[in-house]
Amino acid sequence: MGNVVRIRSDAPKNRQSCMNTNCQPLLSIRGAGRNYNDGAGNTKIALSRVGLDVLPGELVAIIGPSGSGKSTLLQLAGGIDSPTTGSVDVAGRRISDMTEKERTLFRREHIGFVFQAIHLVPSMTVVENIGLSSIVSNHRTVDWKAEALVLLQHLGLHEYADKFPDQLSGGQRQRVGVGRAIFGNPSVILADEPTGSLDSGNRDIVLKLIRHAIDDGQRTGGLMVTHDLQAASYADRVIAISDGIIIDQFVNTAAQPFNGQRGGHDHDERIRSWFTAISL
Ligand SMILES: Nc1ncnc2c1ncn2[C@@H]1O[C@H](COP(=O)(O)OP(=O)(O)OP(=O)(O)O)[C@@H](O)[C@H]1O
Repeated sequence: MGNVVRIRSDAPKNRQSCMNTNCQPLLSIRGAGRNYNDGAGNTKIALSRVGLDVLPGELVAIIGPSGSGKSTLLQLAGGIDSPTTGSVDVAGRRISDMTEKERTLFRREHIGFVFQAIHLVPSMTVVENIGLSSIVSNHRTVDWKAEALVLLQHLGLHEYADKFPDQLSGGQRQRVGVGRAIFGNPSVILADEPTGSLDSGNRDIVLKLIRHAIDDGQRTGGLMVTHDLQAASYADRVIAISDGIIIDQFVNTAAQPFNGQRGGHDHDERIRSWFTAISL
């Protein structure tokens, strides 16, 4: 914790350049709610009337206490689950109206997931794990391996291409997890505690990779759930949720660029107090 988040009221660079060119959000959530039945006949409201947009080139962090609805929001954004009310659009397509099969096919092409529990396929090599979406989809191309190998080079893991996940360290496995999410240039990267199990050095590597994938070409947006202030410092905006609703929002003009230069040492007491509250 410390002086790593710098908040300003003016819009950050990525959002400004996007607004100048009138670009459309890559992720648009409108009035989204999700209720669960708790099994005893009671309705549990996990999320209520949530609205947010993620623009091309923008990384948005979601913070909030345990049980506040962060994972539910990410699942709706990724079409893993459907909202009880409201809508979710990704790359201009209404995924909340799709059938499960349509969503599965759409996800492979447009959405990259990074999980804390990385979920690599143990029986597949590193390069096969990177190109997984291409391997399992009908759009498999002869070039998938060449593309995956280039990505592995960027991840600094080229020499591990033919190894299996259990031959890698935790940090290396998460880099492969990020590579798998980036592979195929998805419209949206969704990350659920991507740095949760990593030491500080590997956290920085993984966050820079995510940031770079979003900055590169400005054709991708990202939504990241995190309890980690270091991770939030890489986001353009930080959204705080509690009891299933958005309660606060911060703009971060010092979002970490890919070259790793920190943007400054000012900070907003509001965001620090949120992290303090969450860590209690
Ligand atoms: N499948 C489910 N059935 C019933 N209730 C659920 C289900 N999934 C989530 N919930 C409830 O919805 C609320 C929000 O859960 P969610 O997992 O989104 O929170 P979270 O903010 O991600 O929590 P954490 O930080 O602990 O992972 C919680 O009260 C949870 O118990």
